[in-house]
Amino acid sequence: MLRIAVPNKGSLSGPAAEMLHEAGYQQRRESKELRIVDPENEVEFFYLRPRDIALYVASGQLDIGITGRDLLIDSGANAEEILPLGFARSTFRYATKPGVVSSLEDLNGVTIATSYEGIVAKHLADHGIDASVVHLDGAVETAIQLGVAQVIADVVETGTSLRNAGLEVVGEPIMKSEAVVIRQTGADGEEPKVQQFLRRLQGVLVARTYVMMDYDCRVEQLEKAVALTPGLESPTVSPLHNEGWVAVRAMVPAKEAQRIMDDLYDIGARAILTTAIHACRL
Ligand SMILES: Nc1ncnc2c1ncn2[C@@H]1O[C@H](COP(=O)(O)OP(=O)(O)OP(=O)(O)O)[C@@H](O)[C@H]1O
Ligand SMILES: O=P(O)(O)OC[C@H]1O[C@H](OP(=O)(O)OP(=O)(O)O)[C@H](O)[C@@H]1O
Ligand SMILES: [Mg+2]
Repeated sequence: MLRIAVPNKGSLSGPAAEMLHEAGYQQRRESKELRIVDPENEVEFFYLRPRDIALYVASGQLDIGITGRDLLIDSGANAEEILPLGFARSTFRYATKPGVVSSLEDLNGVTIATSYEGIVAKHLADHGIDASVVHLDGAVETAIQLGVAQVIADVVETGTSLRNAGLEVVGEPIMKSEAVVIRQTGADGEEPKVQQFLRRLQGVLVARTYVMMDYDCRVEQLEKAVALTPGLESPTVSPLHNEGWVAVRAMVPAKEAQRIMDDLYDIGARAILTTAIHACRL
């Protein structure tokens, strides 16, 4: 049975459960459940604190985990990222009151509050900066107002939390994060159960980012049309009963679908349809 760690709380938990559900796995019915077994898929899910997941996976007790890239790196655990999942996207940045710090060098001698000491300590060491780091569990933005630190290093998504606290970012992002699938560093990558799990999640990612496009076009326009919709391998082209016309079917990125439909129409394609992809194995 494949043993998988899933975030039980916070920003990662809802979208992770949703993705697993879309991939056909049974998920817990209520948020107090700490472990469920999905016998049909031979998978056991453990609902753990996101921050602890890398440690469990590194220990080898669990085969796979879903966590944030920032949490994985911060933990320093012996685990590695094997598949980015595209949700819980964020940056990790320094921030302070306007006018206090203008460049990284100005961080010398200041106190920096953060929940991600591992990332911050390494970043400071890599840049030869000598600053003190104070660990806080959360709501780090308030540390400056309350005098615990002059600078914070925290997760930034929309920037609303920083603005509300009257803070502005310093320098470039320390890192970019998103939810990722992790496993113990160097674990057997060919393990069929692991491969099947990854294929299912990849299928969800593809279903979320692509749509299926169908249209009819004249044979003379086919090469131009196919250049607009190359598909993943190559589009399917079938003859139509009306001579001189073909039907074309290809996957296209959902974000570009409307533009592609306009361009196809302009070169004479007609009956252009898009349909959602429900699930997929590439
Ligand atoms: N506002 C946000 N937008 C996107 N991702 C976020 C946001 N806040 C946290 N994350 C991501 O969620 C993960 C942290 O999860 P964690 O559960 O520890 O914190 P949280 O989501 O802030 O929850 P809480 O603070 O309520 O416990 C990290 O990977 C982080 O990058
Ligand atoms: O840039 P934004 O869109 O405002 O998002 C970033 C904020 O979201 C998270 O906070 P959360 O609400 O989880 O509280 P926490 O600080 O206690 O973790 C994170 O720690 C930031 O504070
Ligand atoms: Mg938080």
